[in-house]
Amino acid sequence: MNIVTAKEMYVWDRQAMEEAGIDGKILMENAGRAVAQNVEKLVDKRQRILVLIGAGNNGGDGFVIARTLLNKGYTVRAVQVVPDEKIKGDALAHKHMFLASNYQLEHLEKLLDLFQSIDHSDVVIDSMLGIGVEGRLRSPIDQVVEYLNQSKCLKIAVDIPSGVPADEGVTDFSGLKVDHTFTIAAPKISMFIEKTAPYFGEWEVVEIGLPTAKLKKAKRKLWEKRDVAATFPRRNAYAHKGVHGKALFVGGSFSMPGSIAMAARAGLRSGAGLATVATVESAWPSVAAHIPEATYTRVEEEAGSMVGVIDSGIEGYDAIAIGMGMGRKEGAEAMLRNVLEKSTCPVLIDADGLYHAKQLLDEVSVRNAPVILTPHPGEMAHLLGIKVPELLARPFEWSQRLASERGVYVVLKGPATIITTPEGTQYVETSGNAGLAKGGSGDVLSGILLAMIMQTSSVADALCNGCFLHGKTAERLTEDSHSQVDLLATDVVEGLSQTLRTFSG
Ligand SMILES: NC(=O)C1=CN([C@@H]2O[C@H](COP(=O)(O)OP(=O)(O)OC[C@H]3O[C@@H](n4cnc5c(N)ncnc54)[C@H](O)[C@@H]3O)[C@@H](O)[C@H]2O)[C@@H](O)CC1
Ligand SMILES: Nc1ncnc2c1ncn2[C@@H]1O[C@H](COP(=O)(O)OP(=O)(O)O)[C@@H](O)[C@H]1O
Ligand SMILES: [K+]
Repeated sequence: MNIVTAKEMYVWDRQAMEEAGIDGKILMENAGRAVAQNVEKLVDKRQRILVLIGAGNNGGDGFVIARTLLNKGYTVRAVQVVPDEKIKGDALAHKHMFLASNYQLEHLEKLLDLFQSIDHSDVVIDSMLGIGVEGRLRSPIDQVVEYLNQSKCLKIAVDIPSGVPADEGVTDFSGLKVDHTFTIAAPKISMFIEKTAPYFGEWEVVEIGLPTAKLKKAKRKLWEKRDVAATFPRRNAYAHKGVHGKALFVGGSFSMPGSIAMAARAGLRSGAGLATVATVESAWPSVAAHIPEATYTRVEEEAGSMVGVIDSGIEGYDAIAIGMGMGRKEGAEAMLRNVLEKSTCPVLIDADGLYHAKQLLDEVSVRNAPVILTPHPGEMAHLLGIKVPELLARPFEWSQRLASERGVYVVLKGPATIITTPEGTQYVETSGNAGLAKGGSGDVLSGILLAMIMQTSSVADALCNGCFLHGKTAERLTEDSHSQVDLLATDVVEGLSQTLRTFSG
């Protein structure tokens, strides 16, 4: 499913009308009916519904919703919150249909009266403003939104909650916080931005008859269950360990032996055929105790940190993950440089490896085999030389910039993980929960991703499926046997088995 900006939505809408000849009034009817149908699932006929209608086409949808629900016997009051002369075009046509159906339209005259109506309603449907919002909310909608944000009634937004921008990059706004959003035709980018996402509540896309083929080739896609089903690697009955990849995990230090152990174990649990861990001697015993299935390569150390490089055999691996617990000493940077230059397979860089990668972005750019960077927002901001809030305001744009300038895959981690390919295609993967907000979760993800890369022909599919496997495992564990408070990264590693049983062959 495509994720759109406001501009892309308007272009799609115009193409539907001008090229496909679909009347805008029909699209509005479809939109209003689709939203009304969903409202029926949430509301019963005894509940009092208030539909708030604004000036643009979002308001037009509101006229259709109010008429549809009234036709079906729901208790609905419709209030137009803007003056009559502001209602134009298709919205005006639907206003006429509403009035000609003999339904009553109220007008906002005194705010106090409207506040009283809100107090006497169980459900408020917000069709005041949609993706056409510009700047901060103006009077009287700002006051209505402020009052509604304090109200206990059930709030449902049409397309997007009033005041909330559809795109990334807008940080100065005031908006309505709703319980449910029924968004038209496609999810909007702001649903995946930290600052705006909480305004939408639970959201769902409603289909209104826009021709899918007219939407220009997707630049951003939501990674869904059906994508997982179509691309998740299947085990071949005649397989042997060599078929599923030989992975090298480089990292660990005396003070941080756990990260590399978790990554390698997660890699094996996710289907890697063979795993070798390259780590310092002082970390080796504890790592080996956790993964007897792995083999080991010793790396020279100084005061517990890596200083040596891997002398031989690095060409023999199918994929390498580097950085977990490797520390920030200069020697570790030399190791990363060595891996980037000598190996010919995909290299995934995480954690401390990303710290060193900042100095090695030119080496990264010239590599022929894929490089995958898996930063959390702090690491990504460091790589780009910007502040975290700046990154979080425009994560799609920054990811695209880094991926295309350096020719790398970027996995920007978070509640909505954004996966960007070197060509600039972006995927959003939303599984997981705050149980994963704990040390070690990223290490586990690295191991899963590396295993997926070795088992899938498309790196992008592998990364999306790996994030899905990680997030779904956390979701399942916090439903079945853990809470979001106690969940550990190692629980996720062991929980992979059960998740894999449900969807891999
Ligand atoms: N294919 C589509 O895209 C369809 C879109 N539809 C609806 O149309 C909406 C977009 O319609 P519009 O472009 O008319 O935009 P809006 O319905 O968001 O309204 C924009 C109007 O709101 C006012 N406004 C803008 N910023 C404001 C602010 N900060 N404070 C107060 N008032 C402000 C201005 O009068 C402006 O003309 C969508 O969100 C969706 O609900 C549907 O009608 C069906 C088809
Ligand atoms: N609140 C959250 N909701 C969903 N996923 C989360 C949340 N917090 C963290 N995660 C996931 O957990 C992982 C954390 O990675 P990272 O920050 O690198 O952890 P660490 O450095 O501790 O290993 C990422 O995959 C991220 O998407
Ligand atoms: K709205």
